[in-house]
Amino acid sequence: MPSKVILAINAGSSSVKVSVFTYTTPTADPTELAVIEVAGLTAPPATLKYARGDQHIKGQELKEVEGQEGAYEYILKHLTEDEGLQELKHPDDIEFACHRVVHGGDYDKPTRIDQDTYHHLEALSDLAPLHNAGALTIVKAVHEKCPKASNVAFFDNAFHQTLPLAARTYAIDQKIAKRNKLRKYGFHGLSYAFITRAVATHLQKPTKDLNIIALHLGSGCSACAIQNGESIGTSMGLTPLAGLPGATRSGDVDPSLIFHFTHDAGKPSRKSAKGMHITEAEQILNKESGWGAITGTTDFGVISSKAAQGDETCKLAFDIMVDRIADFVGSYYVKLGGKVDALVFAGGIGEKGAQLRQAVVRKAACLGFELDEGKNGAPLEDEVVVDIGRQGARHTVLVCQTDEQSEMARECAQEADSLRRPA
Ligand SMILES: Nc1ncnc2c1ncn2[C@@H]1O[C@H](COP(=O)(O)OP(=O)(O)O)[C@@H](O)[C@H]1O
Ligand SMILES: CC(=O)OP(=O)(O)O
Ligand SMILES: [Mg+2]
Repeated sequence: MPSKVILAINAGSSSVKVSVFTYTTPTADPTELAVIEVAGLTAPPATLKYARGDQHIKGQELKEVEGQEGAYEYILKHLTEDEGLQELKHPDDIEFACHRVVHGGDYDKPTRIDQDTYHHLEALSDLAPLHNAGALTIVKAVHEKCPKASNVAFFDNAFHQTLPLAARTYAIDQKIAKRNKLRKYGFHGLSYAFITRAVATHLQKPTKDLNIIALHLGSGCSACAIQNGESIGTSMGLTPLAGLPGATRSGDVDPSLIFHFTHDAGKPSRKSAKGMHITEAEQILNKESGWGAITGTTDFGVISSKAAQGDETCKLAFDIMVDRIADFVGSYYVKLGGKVDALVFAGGIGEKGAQLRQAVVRKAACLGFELDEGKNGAPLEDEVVVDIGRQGARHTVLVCQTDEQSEMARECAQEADSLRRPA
C-alpha cells in the first residue's frame, strides 16, 4: 500500500516552514520524515534550513527566493528532488496539504478548501495583511502543482473560541460590532494548542486541568492566558496587529496615534500587494513599525546581542519588548487568579532568546517566577519542553519548542476521513 503523505505548511510573516509526515491509522501520531524552512523573507536573502534523518542544512542563502509563494515552490522542488525522501518523489504522493491560515473569521475547525472556502478566506485577507494572502498563494500553488492533494485549512484563531464574552468584546457600539464582526479573534492558536498538550504531558497533568501563561514570541508576538486547557485571554485582537510589538508590527498604540503620524492614514496604501485593500495606516503599523523600524533589523537575535554590547537603539527595542511582555504576564497572572502551573516561552525568540527570557523573568520575580541561569543559557536539545526555572521557586518556567506543523498533521490524521476530498 502506498504511504500517505501529509504536507503541513506554515506560512508565517517572515518564513515558510513545511514538515513532511506519513500516517497510518487515525489513532497514532503521524511520523515526521523531514522539516524544511525558508526563513528571513522580511530580511533578504532568504535562508534554508533542512533536516531529514542525518542530513542537516542550515543557513544556506537562497538569493532567488522571494515571498511566501517563491519559498513554497523552492521547498516542493527541494523535497521531491531529495533522493533520500522516498515517500515524496512526486507531487502526487501528497494526500493532504495542511495550510496554517492565520485569520479564519468564524471558521472554528479544520476545513477542506473548496472554491467557496477559498473565496471566504480571500475576503479575510485584509484582516491579516502579513499572512492570509501569502497562505492563499500557496493553496493555489498546491492546487496547480499537486492536483491530487486535499487542501485543508487550519485556523490560527480557532483555539481562542473559548474567550469569555467580555474578553472578546470591544467597548464600541454593539450593533456595528456584530454587523461587521468586530471582535477579538486572537491568533497563534495552533501553537497554543501544541503548547497546551506538550506542557500538560510534561507536567503530567490532564490538559483540562492545565493553567499557564504562554508567550509565543516570533516575528509576530502574542501572549495567552490558558485556564483548564482553554484560552481565556490573548493579546492579539481583530487582527494580528494588536498586543505585543513584532518584527514589523507596532503592537498596541493609542488608536489616535496614527492620525498624528500621517495625514494619509485613511487612504489606500500605494504599497499594498495586488488584491489587498489596506490603508496607509494598516501598511505603516503592520509593515513599517516594530523593532525592525526602530533598529533597522528584523532579527531579534542581532538586537539582543547588540543591546548587550551597549547599542542604545537596540537596547531600547529590547527594553520595549521586555516592558510589554511583563505587562501581559502581570495581567494574565491576575486573570488566572494566581493559579499558574507555568510561564511558558515559545516561538523563535521565546526558544532562542535566553537574554529576553532572563529579563522578563527578572521583572516577574515578584510573582514567584525564577530562572536557573545555567539551564536558561544552555542550548536546547531535542526535548519539546525544557524546565529552566529554579528548583524550589514558587512557579515553574518552561521553554516549549512549539510546532504548528505537527499540530496540523495530528489533527489532519485524526479527521482524515472527513477531510479527504471526495473521489
Ligand atoms: N538567537 C536568537 N535570539 C533571539 N531571537 C532570535 C534568535 N534567532 C532568531 N530569533 C528570532 O526569531 C524570529 C523567528 O521566529 P519564528 O517564530 O520562527 O518566526 P515566524 O513568525 O516567521 O514564524 C526571527 O525573526 C528572529 O527575530
Ligand atoms: C499570527 C502571527 O503573527 O504569526 P507569525 O508570528 O507566524 O507571523
Ligand atoms: Mg510563526
